[in-house]
Amino acid sequence: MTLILATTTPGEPELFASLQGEGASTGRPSTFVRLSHCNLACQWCDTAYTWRFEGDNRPHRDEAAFERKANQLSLDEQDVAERVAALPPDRLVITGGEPLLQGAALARMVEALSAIRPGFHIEIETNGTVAPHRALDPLVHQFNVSPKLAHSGNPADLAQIPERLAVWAADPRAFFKFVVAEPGDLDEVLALQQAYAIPGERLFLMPEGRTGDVLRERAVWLADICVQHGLRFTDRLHIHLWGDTRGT
Ligand SMILES: Nc1nc2[nH]cc(C(=O)O)c2c(=O)[nH]1
Ligand code: SF4
Ligand SMILES: [Mg+2]
Repeated sequence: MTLILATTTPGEPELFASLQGEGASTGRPSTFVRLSHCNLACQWCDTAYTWRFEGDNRPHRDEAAFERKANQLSLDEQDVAERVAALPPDRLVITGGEPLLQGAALARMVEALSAIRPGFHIEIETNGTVAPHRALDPLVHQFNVSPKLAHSGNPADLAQIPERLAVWAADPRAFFKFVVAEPGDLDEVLALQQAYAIPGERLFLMPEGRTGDVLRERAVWLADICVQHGLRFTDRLHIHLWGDTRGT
């Protein structure tokens, strides 16, 4: 059985060691596996090469269409596990796209990884709309849940699934990470925080931005909002260090 990964260049899987750049584990050395496919279409998505293939006309800021063959790679789960085990970090961040769309195969990959090299800390980046496969769920230590607000351009009934948000809010492994582009986006975050009783300790605000300049500019007012509302701030460390590039 296989996983469908994103690529850095055609034929090369996006599987790399780096520092976790966002959220509660920022700064921790981690290996990243980026899976292809997403069930949403955010107009500012910085990984549109995981979903916006030729023929997909959902709106995106760059209007880019990606060739599927150049941007996807099927790899055996055992192969993925071996590649992860061969890199130095003892933490794995699985991202996408929406990685929970491939939950059953991910569970087999994580099982294979723990057979090769036990003790990995497993973190999953998710848009929060998909329930983790029942075989995967107990293998995961941390979910970084990033529900999408109105400015993403997704219909609310696709982007925010009430039953799912309630389950994440009650799960101490789940850290929420809201992408904020303008101060006005805060109202929507506060309404969700209240509706689902999300503790401020598990709620991050992160500026939307694909350059250090934009992130720095937005961090100024976003930091102040975090102080006022008892929420956590997260930057995007990897963008400051390496820019908006694949495999970093
Ligand atoms: N270094 C680094 N940290 C990250 N944290 C979340 C990422 C993502 O794209 O989901 C990401 C990423 O792409 N790179
Ligand atoms: S949910 Fe994530 S991967 Fe999917 S379109 Fe939005 S930003 Fe991109
Ligand atoms: Mg990213």
